[in-house]
Amino acid sequence: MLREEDKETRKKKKKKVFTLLLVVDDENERVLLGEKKTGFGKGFWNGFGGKVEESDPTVLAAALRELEEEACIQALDAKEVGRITFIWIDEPEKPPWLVHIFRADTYSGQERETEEMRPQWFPFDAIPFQQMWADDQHWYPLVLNRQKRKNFEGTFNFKEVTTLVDFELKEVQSLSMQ
Ligand SMILES: CNc1ncnc2c1ncn2[C@@H]1O[C@H](COP(=O)(O)OP(=O)(O)OP(=O)(O)O)[C@@H](O)[C@H]1O
Repeated sequence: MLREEDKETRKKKKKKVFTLLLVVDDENERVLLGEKKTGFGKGFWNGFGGKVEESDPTVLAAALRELEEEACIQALDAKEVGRITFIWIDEPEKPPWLVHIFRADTYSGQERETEEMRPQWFPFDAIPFQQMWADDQHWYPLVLNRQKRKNFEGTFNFKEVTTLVDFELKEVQSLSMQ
């Protein structure tokens, strides 16, 4: 277990940056997820996203690129709604991951299975959290229920890759500079 001061040090380390985008159909109260077919998180349902590359002009551009690569659709109104950090507490050499979370309500194109992801719509009340990363059940409600229009920031500490040890999550007026 990490001591409080160690957690603070780890949070400040240089992070690896990722995107994660949820396409939401509010009218029909459903969200588009993809079953990851390869690599890290294989077998889990997740939003669409990946590492931000040097060649991505912005983090938003990276999020749009990943959605297009993984589900073959183009988000038209993607907006950043949250930022979460993952800390791998039993892997001191592994940098923390910073994930920029986006929500899109409109898109063009037709979602289609790719080599990386199998897309499927899920009703808000039937999201398969048992087959998802353990952090998701905590922050998805903040993305799906946007009545309050607040953003959120959080840190999730994992061990043995998939075990969530503890976390902090808070709603904020605006996202902090990183
Ligand atoms: C630990 N708890 C977690 N909870 C929710 N989501 C998580 C996650 N940990 C990783 N993620 C997401 O999983 C994708 C991995 O991306 P990943 O496939 O590795 O990236 P990318 O496509 O660039 O890699 P390759 O090109 O295949 O190497 C990326 O959206 C990232 O945000």
